[in-house]
Amino acid sequence: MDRLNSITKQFGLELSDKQIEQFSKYYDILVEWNKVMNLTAITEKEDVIIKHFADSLLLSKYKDLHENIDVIDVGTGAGFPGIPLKIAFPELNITLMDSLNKRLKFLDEVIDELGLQDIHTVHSRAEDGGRDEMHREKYDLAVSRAVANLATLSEWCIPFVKPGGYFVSYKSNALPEEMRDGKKAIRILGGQVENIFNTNIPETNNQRSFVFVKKIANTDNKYPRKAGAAKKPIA
Ligand SMILES: C[S@@+](CC[C@H](N)C(=O)[O-])C[C@H]1O[C@@H](n2cnc3c(N)ncnc32)[C@H](O)[C@@H]1O
Repeated sequence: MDRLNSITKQFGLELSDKQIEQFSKYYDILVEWNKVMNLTAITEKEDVIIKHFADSLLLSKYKDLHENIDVIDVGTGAGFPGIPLKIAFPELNITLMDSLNKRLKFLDEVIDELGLQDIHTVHSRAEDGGRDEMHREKYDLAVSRAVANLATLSEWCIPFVKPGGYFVSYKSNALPEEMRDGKKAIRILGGQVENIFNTNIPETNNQRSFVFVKKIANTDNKYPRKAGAAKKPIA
């Protein structure tokens, strides 16, 4: 896992021995559980380091994460980006949300084995979670990677964010087409695109864009729409 440290140093993030050890354990558990459930198609160590761990951590190039803030990772799957962010920035309070319970069982095991504190899993569809008083407008930051297009994701994620907070979407080169519908949805949901940072996933030619949406008003109560209804972008 020293390889991870040499990559993250390129974008200004140095990991301690303890953190490197935690990433190493995470990799071992991921590969072990992946033999019996579908967690990721990427299993080679070098690929996991670059495409899952370093990519998840790349957000720290654009946002200071050394803060005791509430973060929700929507559609976390095998824990990306939420678990790498928690390992590298232990001050964060993280909620990992997914609609598939068996992935959350895997994540509970990772949290336990790595001894992570102030991080927990929630089994919910994002559409339902965003209407629940427990989660609605309770987070300083919502993040999501590889879950849905920007318009749908905005409808799901912006309701989680407190006014003044941010929704950050990890996007790839599909972004220009998504921005058209996305911008409209973001405005209706009380958000505003503040910045788009374009970079490459380290050691690759794959583009990574971070769309920073600032929540400037309360979300209209009719959003997110119920599961099913929200499949079409907001028109
Ligand atoms: C392609 S995976 C991406 C996982 C992870 N974010 C990553 O970058 O590797 C999409 C994940 O989103 C979850 N998901 C899809 N629709 C969802 C919804 N409506 N609410 C919550 N989770 C959802 C799926 O169960 C799956 O774990």
